[in-house]
Amino acid sequence: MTLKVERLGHSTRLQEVSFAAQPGELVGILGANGAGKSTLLQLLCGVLEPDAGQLTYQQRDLTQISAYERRQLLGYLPQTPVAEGGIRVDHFLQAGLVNLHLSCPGKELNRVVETLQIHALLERTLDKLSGGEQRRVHIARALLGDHNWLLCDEPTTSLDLYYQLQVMAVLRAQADRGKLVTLALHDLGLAARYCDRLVLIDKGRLLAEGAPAAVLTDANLAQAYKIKARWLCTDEGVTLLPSLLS
Ligand SMILES: Nc1ncnc2c1ncn2[C@@H]1O[C@H](COP(=O)(O)OP(=O)(O)OP(=O)(O)O)[C@@H](O)[C@H]1O
Repeated sequence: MTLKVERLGHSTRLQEVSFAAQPGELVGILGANGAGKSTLLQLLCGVLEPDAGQLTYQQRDLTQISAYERRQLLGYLPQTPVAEGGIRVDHFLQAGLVNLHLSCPGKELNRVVETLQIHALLERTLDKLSGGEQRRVHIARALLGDHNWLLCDEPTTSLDLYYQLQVMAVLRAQADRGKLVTLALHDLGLAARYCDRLVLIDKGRLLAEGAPAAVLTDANLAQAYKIKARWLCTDEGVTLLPSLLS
């Protein structure tokens, strides 16, 4: 058992969410706006301290170690990264290497630049990039260090369709290499297609968790999102076509 989340909670924002996840799994955290997805990821990575529950990763009680130490264990992509102003992209990524103490930091930087296809952005300043370009740079920074656990809060936000699929394929590949990847998502089609397991939160409470087909049921979609959805099976895999409840 790599990650065990037991009755994790934070005052009014999240109550009693429990689930477990293994290395090699891509775990999608789902729920409507305000459900508690970002709160859950912030509790997992140490940005927020829980006021209830247990959080164990690789037999370590994460609630007992510092947020700084926890961040050495994992890569984190926040929903809204802190604005870095006029810093150049290559300098921004180099700053992300500082606390990682790697033997070949340049090689690691090249790896994430290659993975996110951001060569052309390196000499530009972060605040002059488009929203999607900035998102890809922030994802690259979260991948620095090749951590065994990645936490991504809505990684596909602002990305065009090519990069949505490219980023999901990158995260899928990380899981296939034995990493644990936990990510908040709004796109149920991407969740059904790429994730091994889903955690569905409704108003701060766990509504369902398990394989996509077991979680994305008519009843759960109606309760969590007030929608219904048709499953489509194609040669490319499964996806969902959502629509409003009539
Ligand atoms: N800094 C904060 N202080 C107090 N309440 C907050 C804060 N941030 C979020 N909340 C509240 O906590 C609840 C959960 O918010 P959270 O950001 O986790 O939702 P989310 O599922 O990530 O939503 P979204 O899909 O809109 O990003 C919401 O009711 C929200 O209003």
